[in-house]
Amino acid sequence: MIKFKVAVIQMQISTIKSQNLKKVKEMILRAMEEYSPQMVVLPEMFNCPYENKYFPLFAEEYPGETTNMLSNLAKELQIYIIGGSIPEKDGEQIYNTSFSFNPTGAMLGRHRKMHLFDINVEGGVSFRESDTLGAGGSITVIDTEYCKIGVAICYDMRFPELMRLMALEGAEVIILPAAFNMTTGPAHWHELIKVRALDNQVYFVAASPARDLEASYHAYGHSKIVNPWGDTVVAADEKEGIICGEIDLEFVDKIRQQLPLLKHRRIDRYELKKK
Ligand SMILES: O=C(O)CCC(=O)C(=O)O
Repeated sequence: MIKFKVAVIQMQISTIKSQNLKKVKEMILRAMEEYSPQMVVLPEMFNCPYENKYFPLFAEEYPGETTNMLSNLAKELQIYIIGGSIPEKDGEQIYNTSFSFNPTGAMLGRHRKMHLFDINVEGGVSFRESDTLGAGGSITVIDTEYCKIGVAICYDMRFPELMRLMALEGAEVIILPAAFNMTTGPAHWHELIKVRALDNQVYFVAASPARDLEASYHAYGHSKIVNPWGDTVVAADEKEGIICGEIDLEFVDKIRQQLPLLKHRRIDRYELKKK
């Protein structure tokens, strides 16, 4: 199969986990009714407010309430679910983790955010994920019946080496659950998505929570899908909603043949190595 549809759920996130789970289920069912997608993508920390104090309180081990729900939904609806991210507890450590499920409900991948969002922008956003979270150590490329897909989380996108390594491992699509903010969102979100799609010649799918000005962290929103030519396939505004776009793998081949960037790398002169 060379074409498939991906829906992105841009949901508002509350401080009550059960409400978030109820909402995500309702929105996935709505996405099925409206678009019949083969894959559904959720945003970063979709079951938990994006705030350090909530991560330990909302954290669950795998398998747990949230991952069981996603696995059951994937099986029931016969779809792939790229499960945004949740605070995952493993022993004493908590990770910002994205779990992916295939249409049989089996777990396809577990990406623990590799680059922790520890930043302090003067007059703007300040956050220290490392106060509560540990960093993942592995690059995640999952195998689907359509193609290989790289999965990373939010700040991970700022590291071109990681994105390139996923493309070199065969990813034709990169999926990024994210939660940019009102400082770096307007400044960098659209440009980063476009340039990562262009330099790796992939479809780039970025899923954000909806903006909630009542919440302590104001997500930027603007979930979108950009194609390997840098064109926007579909885009949301800042409000809650669902978008859906088509991934055309023949188009990836075409762009990679006509503009053979990956082949033109001077690997006789430089090298990017995974450790
Ligand atoms: O890179 C950025 O500007 C935002 C990153 C972020 O919000 C995150 O990693 O959760």
